Amino acid sequence: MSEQHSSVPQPAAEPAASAPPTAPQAVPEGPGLTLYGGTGTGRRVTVRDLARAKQSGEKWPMLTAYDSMIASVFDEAGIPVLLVGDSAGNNHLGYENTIPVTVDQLVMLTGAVVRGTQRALVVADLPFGSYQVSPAQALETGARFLKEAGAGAVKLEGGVAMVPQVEALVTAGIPVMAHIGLTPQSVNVLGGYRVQGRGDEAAAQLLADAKAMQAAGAFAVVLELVPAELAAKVTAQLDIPTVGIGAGSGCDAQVLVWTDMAGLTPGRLPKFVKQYLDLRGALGDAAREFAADVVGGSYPGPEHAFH
Ligand SMILES: Nc1nc(=O)c2c([nH]1)NC[C@@H]1CN(c3ccc(C(=O)N[C@@H](CCC(=O)O)C(=O)O)cc3)CN21
Ligand SMILES: CC(C)C(=O)C(=O)O
Ligand SMILES: [Mg+2]
Repeated sequence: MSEQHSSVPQPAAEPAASAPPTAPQAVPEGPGLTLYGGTGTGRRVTVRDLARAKQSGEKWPMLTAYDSMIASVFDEAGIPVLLVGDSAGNNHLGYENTIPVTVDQLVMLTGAVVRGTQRALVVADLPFGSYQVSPAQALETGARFLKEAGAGAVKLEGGVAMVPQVEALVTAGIPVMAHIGLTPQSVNVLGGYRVQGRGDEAAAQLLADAKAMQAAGAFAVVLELVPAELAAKVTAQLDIPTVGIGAGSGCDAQVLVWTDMAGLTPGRLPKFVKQYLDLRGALGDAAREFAADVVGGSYPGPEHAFH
């Protein structure tokens, strides 16, 4: 583990003078990697790095992760920010949606993701009901994620109404990523996972929510399921990065649920998902092959046994 990580190459901008141009690299170069620029020390990405990325116009990727091994894959691939989403509810814990997820559950998963990573900023979602009651409740919950799980930041859903919570968290030293537009914890109020911010009034409210989150001290804001033109407008008017999901290409960053982009999620995927792999198919094939080998007697072979 440590051996692998110590072989992480220097950023492309500062190659070792003696290194041949064909030197093998443990981590492929990618757009996200310049966020580590100049450190070379294996330190984690910070919210300041993300502020600098906004200034320089550098886009960055974010993925969800719910366990240590998957998180280590994304960390080694150079994904600079990992979200332990409450989407663990439907994608990891077998619930219908994100509503039932508890703080204890997400603290456990967040600890696993932190332990599996060395360089990514790990952001933990605050579960439904764990922050809306009061700024004090938000602070107690947020502190648990930093103290017990080692998260670098937390994320919460809501705009103007959550200003006191964001202020309390940031004042106490807990970086906050805000999440507006489609906020899945409000699915029972919204009546489904629909595009938000359509129409002049809703668009103005979304912009006001984004500006309120920035003013309250949030370091970034997720824009979920909003028209691309609106997301681009919000992005242009904010000094903090916007992280889009179903919000078009005009955002500063993009996030996807990892099981969606890897093709593990069963059933029909939202339109905004790009599927990069058929992991469900590949893993199913492997399981069927294993089963056939055992039933047919070809596994284990002599090379898998002790004599
Ligand atoms: N696997 C997974 N992926 C996600 O992106 C995700 C979760 N889970 N769980 C929490 C929320 C729920 N999300 C969702 C779920 C469904 C749609 C969806 O089906 N949207 C329609 C658009 C409907 C419209 O036009 O208004 C779509 O076809 O994309 C979108 C976001 C995003 N989050
Ligand atoms: C989709 C992202 C933004 C999220 O909140 C989650 O995965 O829970
Ligand atoms: Mg979430």
